[in-house]
Amino acid sequence: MTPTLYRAAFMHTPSSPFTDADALHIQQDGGLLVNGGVIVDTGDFASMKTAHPEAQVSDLKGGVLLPGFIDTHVHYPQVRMIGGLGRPLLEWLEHVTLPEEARLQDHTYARAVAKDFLHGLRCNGTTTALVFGSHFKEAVDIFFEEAAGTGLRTVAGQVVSDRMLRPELHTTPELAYSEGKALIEKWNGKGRARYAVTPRFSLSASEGILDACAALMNEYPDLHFTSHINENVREVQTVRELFPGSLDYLDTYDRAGLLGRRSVLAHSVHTSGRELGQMAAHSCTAAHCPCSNSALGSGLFPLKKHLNAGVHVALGTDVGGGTGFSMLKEGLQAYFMQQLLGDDGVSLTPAHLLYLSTRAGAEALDMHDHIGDFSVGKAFDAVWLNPPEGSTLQAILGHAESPSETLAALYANGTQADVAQVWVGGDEVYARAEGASSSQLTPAQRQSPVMAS
Ligand SMILES: O=c1[nH]c(=O)c2nc[nH]c2[nH]1
Ligand SMILES: [Zn+2]
Repeated sequence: MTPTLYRAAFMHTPSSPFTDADALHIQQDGGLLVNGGVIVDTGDFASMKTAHPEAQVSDLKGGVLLPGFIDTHVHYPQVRMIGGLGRPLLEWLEHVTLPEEARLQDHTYARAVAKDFLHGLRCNGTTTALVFGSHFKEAVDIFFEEAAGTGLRTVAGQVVSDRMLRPELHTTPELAYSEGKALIEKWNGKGRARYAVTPRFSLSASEGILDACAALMNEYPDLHFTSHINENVREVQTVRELFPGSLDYLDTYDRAGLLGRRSVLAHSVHTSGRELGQMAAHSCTAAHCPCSNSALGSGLFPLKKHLNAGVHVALGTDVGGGTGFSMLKEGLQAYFMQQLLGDDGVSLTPAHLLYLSTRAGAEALDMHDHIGDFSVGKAFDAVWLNPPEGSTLQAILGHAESPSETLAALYANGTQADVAQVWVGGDEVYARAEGASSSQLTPAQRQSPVMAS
């Protein structure tokens, strides 16, 4: 197979900027040699071209290439109700979300929603997602089928609950186990699909349901686990009342034996010191969803407390509590919220935002040996951000004086319109309909994408 040499300005974070001051790696005129979907060599373009004269060059000059975004918390059934503003979590669930989730009982509807959802991910440059599925087994099956057709990497599962939602969304521990087992047997490890055991949240899950989830996790040790935690003060209070024998919210999952290296807990806004200590001890991840936390008025995520406790943090859009699929917007909102926290916040640099939306997600999913950055040996999962000709972002990038400014501008201004092309494992999974991209300019017309020269 002839390898492809992608010529691009690229940036990535092979390590964490929270612990490594030199985490941001930059190539202004770089070359990424990809063979069989895997990055086999990297460097500056000129030396890569000399070393690999046989490679076919794909010229991505005119934008910035980043590792594909990794969304660690996003709900498939909620794509069509993004924007239900004005209600706190429990009211929003009752009046906006759960009625829509009930509609996925209809298979035709579920398939159309799955298509909308997957399109939303890939046209925003998200290449891997930890997806909250549907309460209906068939709708989850349909989701995995559609996801396989797109080439995206998905970790997803059937959502299970047995109280306090709507009757049609409730199951039993026996069914939760048997339906989950069937889906796991069919989809876990098939192509780019992985399975996540997914009780909705302890508020809607009895101990029996949590035990059924644990039975699946014990039977299939490579599974992922995801749920919600400590998002909203009323929710936290209700969980306390429902589980009088548990120390706190985290303990409801911990007692069931659900926590481990592949556990991702969404929100974690009102988490106690004890809980943070236990999350770190279990190597869990907190999926921070800043747009959702803002839209639902859930609170300001205590990032500093998580980092000080040693809890790994990644980013999630939480569509449809969140306001869209863009991980650029999510990164910017994370930055805003830390700014608003003043001395209690963490001053996030553009490198932090890139890490949180790429490599941190790969670590959360225990896939960092395979995806999350552009190191040799990683899959070529990438998003090419190339602002349309005449756009404000193009003007800003043309005058950026450092790569860090370029990256900041991408997070501050970038949208779906700037996503030109997306690959997963070397396969193109999205290409913008062209007509406006600066890639159409002659080489002489192009400006340096990373810094104005
Ligand atoms: O943001 C959220 N979205 C949901 O769908 C949900 N369900 C329980 N808790 C939740 N939080
Ligand atoms: Zn959620």
